[in-house]
Amino acid sequence: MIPSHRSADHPRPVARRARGRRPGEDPLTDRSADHAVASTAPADPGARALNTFIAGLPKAELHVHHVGSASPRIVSELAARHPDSKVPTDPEALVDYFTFTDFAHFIEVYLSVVDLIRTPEDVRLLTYEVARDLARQQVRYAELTITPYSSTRRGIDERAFMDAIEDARKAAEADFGTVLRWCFDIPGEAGLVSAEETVRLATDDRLRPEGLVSFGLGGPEIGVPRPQFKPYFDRAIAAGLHSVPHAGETTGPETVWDALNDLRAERIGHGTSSAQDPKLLAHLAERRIPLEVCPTSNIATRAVRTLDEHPIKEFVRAGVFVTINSDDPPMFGTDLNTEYAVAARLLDLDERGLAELAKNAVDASFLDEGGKARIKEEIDRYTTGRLTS
Ligand SMILES: Nc1ncnc2c1ncn2[C@@H]1O[C@H](CCC(=O)c2cccc(C(=O)O)c2)[C@@H](O)[C@H]1O
Ligand SMILES: [Zn+2]
Repeated sequence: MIPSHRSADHPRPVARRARGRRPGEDPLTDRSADHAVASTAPADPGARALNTFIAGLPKAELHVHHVGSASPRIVSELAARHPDSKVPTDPEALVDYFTFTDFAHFIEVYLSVVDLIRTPEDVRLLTYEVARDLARQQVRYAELTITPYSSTRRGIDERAFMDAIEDARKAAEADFGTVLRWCFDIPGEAGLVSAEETVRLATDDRLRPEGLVSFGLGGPEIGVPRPQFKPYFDRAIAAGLHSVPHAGETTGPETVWDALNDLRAERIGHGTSSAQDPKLLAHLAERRIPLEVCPTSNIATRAVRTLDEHPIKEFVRAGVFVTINSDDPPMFGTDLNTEYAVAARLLDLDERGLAELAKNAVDASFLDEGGKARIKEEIDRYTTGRLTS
């Protein structure tokens, strides 16, 4: 059973070129090899059929990072503009560059890509192209995590930054039909200075972007205790934002408890170590607090050793509300569709189970109720259509 806060009797689930568009070209048709490295077609006909189902399944994504979603072509294009950067300009070389020895190494590589985003036009191009990639995967709605401090600190004007992301958001909705909302997160390791700057940008009515819905906390967890950020989350929540900090990704369940108790988390980014604490699992399940699970991310950053050891099975067994996400897809050589295929394998899901997972993400989102209903109806129509054809 893929639990969700809906009725318990819902069916048990059995089993990468930002280039100008040619006139009249469908904005989603792009023959460039500029996708995340999609998984190779599985040998098993059943798995192939599920992958085909997943590719067309309308989805929502709740845990995916702005800079972390820059496709290999975008990153190499930006690296070519900035020869002083150590980021490779060759997309192939980028695959090796995006191979991490541990979480700290991941953050180091992540920041080298942040350094490439230097102008408001870089921000706009990146945001629009990330939306294109999401739309290609039938993502109808995504909450994109943005770290404005990391960009304004590197010299991008705050007003120009906000205009760039909002322009791209509106263009993406018009061109691709994909609805984007923003989560602003604090890069925790940058300390309380970054926390103050982030909450200022998120709550100053002269700056706060229309698409902003939530407030997060990212970066390394080790040595960055959550409770110190309580005053900033209190201000963000008072301004109407939802609290969605990372927690339990590289530290134990106590970090998840802190995120719940001090930061009033409504969802938890990763929450991987929650499986070590039966009381925490029971609490998450009983309070229906969704986990934003990113399976391949956890392997790529070495937070979890192998997919077969990933605690997602324990989460479902404990009745925890699970959503599937890609985190930083090109950096981890994955995409959202691949993450759904991973979930299908680990949870033994069939099409109906996958549709339930997709609806979990819609239910856990901060989209308005009308928008949620529309996407869930589309998921049901798609699923019924595929299963009866
Ligand atoms: N899986 C992840 N788990 C956690 N975070 C993740 C994940 N994926 C992506 N991120 C992003 O990485 C950034 C890290 C930025 C950071 O640590 C840092 C440290 C010191 C200075 C500065 C600076 O800019 O001056 C930045 C976060 O903002 C977050 O949004
Ligand atoms: Zn993340």
